[in-house]
Amino acid sequence: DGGAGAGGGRTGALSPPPVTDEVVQKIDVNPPKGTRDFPPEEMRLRNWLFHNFREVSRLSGFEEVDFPVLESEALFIRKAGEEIRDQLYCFEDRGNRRVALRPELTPSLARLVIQKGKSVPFPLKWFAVGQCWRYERMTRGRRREHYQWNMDIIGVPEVTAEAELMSSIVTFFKKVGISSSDVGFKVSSRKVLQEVLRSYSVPEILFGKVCIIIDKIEKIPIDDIKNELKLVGISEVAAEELLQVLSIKSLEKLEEVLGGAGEAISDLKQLFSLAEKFGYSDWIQFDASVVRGLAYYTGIVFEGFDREGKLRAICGGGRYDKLLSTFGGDDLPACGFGFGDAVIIELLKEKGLLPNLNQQVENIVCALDKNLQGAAASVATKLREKGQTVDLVLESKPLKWVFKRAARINAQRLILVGLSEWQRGMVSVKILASGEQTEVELANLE
Ligand SMILES: Nc1ccc(Br)nc1
Repeated sequence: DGGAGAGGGRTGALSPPPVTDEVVQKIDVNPPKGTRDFPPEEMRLRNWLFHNFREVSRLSGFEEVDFPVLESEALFIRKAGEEIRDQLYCFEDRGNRRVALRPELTPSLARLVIQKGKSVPFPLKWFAVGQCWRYERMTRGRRREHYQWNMDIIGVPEVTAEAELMSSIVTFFKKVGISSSDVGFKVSSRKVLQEVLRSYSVPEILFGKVCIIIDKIEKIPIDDIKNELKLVGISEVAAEELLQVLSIKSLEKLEEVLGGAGEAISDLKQLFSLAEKFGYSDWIQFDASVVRGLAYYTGIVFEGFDREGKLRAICGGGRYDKLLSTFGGDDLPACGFGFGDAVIIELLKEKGLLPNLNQQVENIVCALDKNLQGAAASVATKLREKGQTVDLVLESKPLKWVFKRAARINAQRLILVGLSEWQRGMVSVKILASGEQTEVELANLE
């Protein structure tokens, strides 16, 4: 129509747009800092890992859910001093909305539960496998994204829910060849902290902040812990008692200190008794120092650790009975865990348990003459319709090249489409492992 088209700006009705020999700046072909590509070999391992996550979740009767990677920033703004907040990958979008790449999945799950309200049958048993993000100064050279497997139970106040979740994780470990001599769970309850703080009349509002400080107990000097506790208003006496209690490693000792009347002890006793019944007692141990680094946990907390102590926590979780109400939803009991895709791979490498995953195809189909490319395509389609995997050679190649490719992709059979055979309604089939070669009628090819 001669108007100012997509080229824009030009005036002459029919003049072609100016040719600009635009020099394309050589782009960096690496993925953004802190992120990973998944080329085929890595993708096969990732798919294997996620398949095991999903299989275990399915075995336990959980339903898969997912949410946007991008969420309102408000979902993650908590004022307890968490690292996850400091490293939030957040920005303002073109609509001037404050948004964030999710650093974890639980708040999104809580949002969806509230959104669904009473339209979903409780208790909910949902799982997700999703990419989570953090914006960390690259000084530490750590990754900015990882995939997390989450399982959550919403609507069950009893510790049977936490016991069920740990049972699923144990099932996963066993499924990939990891035993209780390789990993264990440190288990505690935030009600331990709560009962100590209450005995010193510390306001409940400080609970989340104190937990976040205590979670750093093995990461920063003890004097810094005491100083941070003091800064949020915890007396030195209360801080001393807290740190004493956190060093307890047995339920009997804990009961001596706290007394037997509190919920912390009864929850933990019930959990350890259920673990016995589930059959994973030798996987778990009480450790009062476990508090986890998320402010919203309110009860049982646990983390999976490698017994050699070489790796960071493999997974972690716990009860978060107040999270939904902080989003304006009804108070609903909830518990769940997160299981990252990085440490587990390091552990499997350490234990020599990485699976051997090569590309596998059943057939490679090749036309021996370029005029038979169509015939080869019809053979490929016929096999594929029977559910057979086929790598179809798409251009005229020397046989040496075809054999080399067949070996590289671990093809089981080489199907050669040659003129004389084709004219007789036949193709040549070579079993690559044995070298046995036969002519097969097309009608009988399967
Ligand atoms: N929360 C979070 C997100 C991303 C990575 Br990597 N690690 C932790």
